Amino acid sequence: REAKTAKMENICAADAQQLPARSHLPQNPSDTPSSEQTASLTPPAVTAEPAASSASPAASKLQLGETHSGDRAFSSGLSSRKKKRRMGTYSLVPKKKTKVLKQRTVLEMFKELQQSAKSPQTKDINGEKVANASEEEESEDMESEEEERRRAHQTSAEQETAEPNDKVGLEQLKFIFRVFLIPSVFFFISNTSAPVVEEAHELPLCSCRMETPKSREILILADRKCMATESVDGQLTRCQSAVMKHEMMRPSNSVQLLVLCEDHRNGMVKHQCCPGCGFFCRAGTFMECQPDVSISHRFHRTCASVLKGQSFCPHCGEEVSKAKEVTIAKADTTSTVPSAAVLGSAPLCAPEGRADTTTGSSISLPSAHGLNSSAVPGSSRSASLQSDSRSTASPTLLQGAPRETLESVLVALDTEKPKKLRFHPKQLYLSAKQGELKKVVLMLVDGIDPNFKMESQNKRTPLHAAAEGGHKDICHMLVQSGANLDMCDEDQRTPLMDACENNNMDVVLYLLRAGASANHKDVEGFTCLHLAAKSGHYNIVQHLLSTGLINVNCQDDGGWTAIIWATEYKHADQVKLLLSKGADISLRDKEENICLHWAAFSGSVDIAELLLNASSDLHAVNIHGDSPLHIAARENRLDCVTLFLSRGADVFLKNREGETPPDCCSHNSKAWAALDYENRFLSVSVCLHRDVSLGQERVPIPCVNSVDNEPHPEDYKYISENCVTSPLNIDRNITHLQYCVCKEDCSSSICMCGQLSLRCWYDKHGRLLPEFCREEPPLIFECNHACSCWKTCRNRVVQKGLRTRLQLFRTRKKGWGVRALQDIPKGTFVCEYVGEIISEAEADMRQMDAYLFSLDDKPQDLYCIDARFYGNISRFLNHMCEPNLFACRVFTTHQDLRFPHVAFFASENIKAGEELGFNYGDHFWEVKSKLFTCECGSPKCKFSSSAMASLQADSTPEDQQQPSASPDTSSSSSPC
Ligand SMILES: C[S@@+](CC[C@H](N)C(=O)[O-])C[C@H]1O[C@@H](n2cnc3c(N)ncnc32)[C@H](O)[C@@H]1O
Repeated sequence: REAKTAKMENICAADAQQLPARSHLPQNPSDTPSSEQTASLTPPAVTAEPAASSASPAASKLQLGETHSGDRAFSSGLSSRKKKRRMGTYSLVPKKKTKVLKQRTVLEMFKELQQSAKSPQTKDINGEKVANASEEEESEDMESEEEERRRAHQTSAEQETAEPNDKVGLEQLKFIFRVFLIPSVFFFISNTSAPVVEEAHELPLCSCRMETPKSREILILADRKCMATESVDGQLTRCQSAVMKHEMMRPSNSVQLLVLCEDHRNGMVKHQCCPGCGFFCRAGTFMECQPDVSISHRFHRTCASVLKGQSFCPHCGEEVSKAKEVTIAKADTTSTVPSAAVLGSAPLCAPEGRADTTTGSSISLPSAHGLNSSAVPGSSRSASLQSDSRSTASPTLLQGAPRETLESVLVALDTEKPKKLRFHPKQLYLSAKQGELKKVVLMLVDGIDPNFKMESQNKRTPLHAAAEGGHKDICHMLVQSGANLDMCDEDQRTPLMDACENNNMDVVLYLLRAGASANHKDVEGFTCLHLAAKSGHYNIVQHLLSTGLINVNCQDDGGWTAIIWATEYKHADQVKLLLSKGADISLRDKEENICLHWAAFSGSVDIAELLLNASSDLHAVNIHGDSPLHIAARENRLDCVTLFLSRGADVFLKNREGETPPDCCSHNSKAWAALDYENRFLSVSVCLHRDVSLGQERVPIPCVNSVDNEPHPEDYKYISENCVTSPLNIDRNITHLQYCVCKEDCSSSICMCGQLSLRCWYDKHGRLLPEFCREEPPLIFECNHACSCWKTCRNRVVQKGLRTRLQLFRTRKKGWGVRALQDIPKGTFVCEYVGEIISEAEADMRQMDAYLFSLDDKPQDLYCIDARFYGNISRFLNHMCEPNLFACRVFTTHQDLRFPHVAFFASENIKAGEELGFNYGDHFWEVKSKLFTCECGSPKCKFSSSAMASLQADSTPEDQQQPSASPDTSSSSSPC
């Protein structure tokens, strides 16, 4: 196989150092199992021909047809361009369609090569013919070969008619991928189950001419020293010279990747490293296969590739019998190949601006690659050879049939390419951007530098363009042609970053698997993760994090993490994802903002809540002394202001300018209005506790005291749901529940499920309907777990718990009290009277009765709620003769009528700052008025000292022995 590009090989080897990036692929036919196909697309091979022409009959023949003035300049620096242009000399090769068509397809040749490796005619190492494979096997092979040809024929024919445009069809793509494949990217078409590729694995896989992108890890491991090992008759020596170029190489895919010094890189491309063991053969005794006068392949005898009992050169697959044993006394990096053969070497590829003879649009790629629909199935190798005038003319090409077939493919490729249109390297960038695969391939074949930088486009490369455009196939072509995966543009952005920013998942997956750096930072310190998080590309973020390569808390130059970017751009899902992946929300940016500051800035209340629930510090301040509340106030983010206030944010915190949050906003703004409420009710208060519920409620309940020195109450345990201290045997049998069969939302006031129905007393805001009787409130049955409706149904209010912002405050004459920190519309559920459910008998035994609430309106009530030892905020609600709350009995998860929830609803519109209270009932005052009088302050107070005095004055002596009955007979709101 190698000899097919014999001249090219030498040229390539010599030029590889100047053009290392291009040594990836198409240049080296031995790079892949399908190397002859690869080479068929490779400019160097084409270029090699005119280079050799000066010394060969074939060359003189070529010169006859072309009179390029640059023919003399072979050895000058310009020679490359001149000689490259001479690719046109192939126009001398008969161009008749029939001629070309008679040549075998690349696929056929590849199959032939496979066949030749397996052939029963193949000689063993001693030159003896080995035993024939079974006839059956042979016939199968032939059949499959025929089948392959037929398929290729059909496919190509179909595509020629079906796809005249630049879009390359699936089959063509598969073909291209197979052709360009190298083992390292084998995954790329693993699902194509291409039989050709599978077979190719059996052949040697020399990769001496390939580079793999640099790996920081390996470089560090190697201490930036050459990893080459010289083997001299079994004695190993490590080189350890300094490494100049960090891209890795290896002689085959069976040995580890190495960073090498320049000397060993030279040796590697000259096939001086044994693909079997990975050691260099530059001294001592080793085998040398010389498929062409200009090439030598070194390997150890024991490292020869063995296939079906035969041994082959692990570089090119040539039979070992043709190799000779060489002994070199001391390390010698020079090839044993006669130096004359190197003369006339043509450069590997064309530099920028090189002439291009393709149009890309007028020809079909498969044809160019020999997959022409008219290819004659079964055309023999010899026939093909004979059809190739240059092959017969050039003795160097006659050494093995596969070599000639490769030449013929080159002819086919070149012959079918129109010569008139020429591409500038910029076109590669543009075509990569447009997704013009065919053009890209042809330009790469013609040697346009895949790393060409577009000056006008921020020095971006074609790979940037393809990655940005989401053209994975083009990325693959470019990478295989030597495009540097991590090439940076002027902003230090890599192609992977462009793919991430543009949500091109396929390309991201491809580039990462090909080895692109995931942690690279651009000029602003952005990483791929930052870009994807900022742009809201959830899947990309998810994938990047799943690789384990990414630091989720990586900060850019502004100190911003991915979660800060996601927060600022309001990508709540990503924030959740990043939180779940360990994002640190306490990290500070360069101005010492934390993530919550950014949530406030953008007004992302959902994200702010997520962050607060993840224990974000509400009182963190940045270098300006601003808290998140300052920011939310300044940006007039009412939702965030409200949220922060409900979580106990400090309204009086001053920043470095001496501004409190209300000072930061306009006095017309909603944020200011919200903050002003706080101001009014907190300005002279001392905040004793941020949340007396200790986080048990959905909203915190701060405690303030502006009256005396009493600390916040601690003589009870805050609970958010009723508790028991002795068994009560509440009936929780689900089959005893009334339920509704609404499928979604009990949106009608009367649930019309048609079966057992639950009367819904709530409007769409969750407030009691106007017709709800406040004087004699009915029992409320909320939807429950036996219902068919959703949790979001309207008939579920009390069971959702406290949602109103309340404050525990010190009153002047009633001890502690509760007030609203927000406006509360009439009918709103405010809070539930929560405490310990005890029996009447138990209640009678308890000394303290100030916190007892009867659960029944009958005189012989059986159970009470005592909030003395266990209770919630309701235990601090004081009596009001003109109450703004009233109590209802509500059933939620059970319907045992003995144990209702006691829920307080607003009996009127309540303004923020107003104290909340309910009517304790006459019975309470009948007992307690002997001890103290009502301090509710209402002009209609019935139990104040003055009211009591006048009552006593008006009453008879008998009456005075018994406190008067209250006109308020509300039974539902009567503490024991
Ligand atoms: C359920 S507690 C209310 C919270 C109580 N203020 C505290 O500091 O714990 C009931 C007690 O509060 C006081 N109280 C409630 N309402 C009152 C009123 N209108 N006038 C005077 N005292 C009242 C009485 O001491 C009563 O026994």
